[in-house]
Amino acid sequence: MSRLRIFQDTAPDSPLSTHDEAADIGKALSTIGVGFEQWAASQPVAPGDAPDKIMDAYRVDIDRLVEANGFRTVDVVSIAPDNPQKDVMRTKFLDEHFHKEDEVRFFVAGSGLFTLHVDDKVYEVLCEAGDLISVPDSMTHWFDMGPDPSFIAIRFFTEPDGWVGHFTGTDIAQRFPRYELGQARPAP
Ligand SMILES: CSCCC(=O)/C(O)=C/O
Ligand SMILES: [Fe+2]
Ligand code: NI
Repeated sequence: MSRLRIFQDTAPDSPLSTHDEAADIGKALSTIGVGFEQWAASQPVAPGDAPDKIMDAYRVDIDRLVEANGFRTVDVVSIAPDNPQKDVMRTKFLDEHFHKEDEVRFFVAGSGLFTLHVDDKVYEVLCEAGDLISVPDSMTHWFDMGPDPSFIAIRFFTEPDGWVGHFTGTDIAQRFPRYELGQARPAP
C-alpha cells in the first residue's frame, strides 16, 4: 500500500504523521507543490512487455500530462532483483540531490521510496504500482529502490539531461529510513 510519512528533519525515528489513503497522500503532498495521482491501466501489462505496449495502457493519462507540462520525452525503465548492476543502480540516487526540471515518475509495477526534504520537514513517499509522483524542479530529495529492486516506471522529461542529479553533499539521507529488505514487493 502506498504511504506517506512526514518527519521533522532532525527526528528520523519518530514520524509526525502517517497517511495511507491515496487522497490523503495527494492532499498532504499538494501543500508542498508535489503531485501525487493514481492511474489505472486500460489493458493488462506484464513484465517484459514492449515499452509501447506499456505506454499504450496509460495513453490517456500520459497524453494529458504531456499536454499540460510540455514534456518532450517519455520512456520506460525497469529493474528486477536479479540485475547484476542493482547495487550500483541503487546507489545512484541514494543521497540528497535535485534536478533542474520536475521529476515525474509513474510506477507501472513494483515500488520505490522517494524521500523529499522541504524546509525543516522530510516527506517519505512509498510509491507502488499505479502511483504517479511529480517532484518539482529543484526540490531536494533522494530515491531508494531497495536491496532487491523491482519496478517498471514511466519517466517524463523536458530536457535530454533532465534526469541528471545535482548532489547537495549533505548526509541527511543516511539518517532517514532506507527502503528496508522485505518492504519491496515483486512486480506482478
Ligand atoms: C523510478 S525512477 C527514479 C530514479 C530517478 O530518476 C531519480 O532521479 C531519483 O531521484
Ligand atoms: Fe531524483
Ligand atoms: Ni491522513
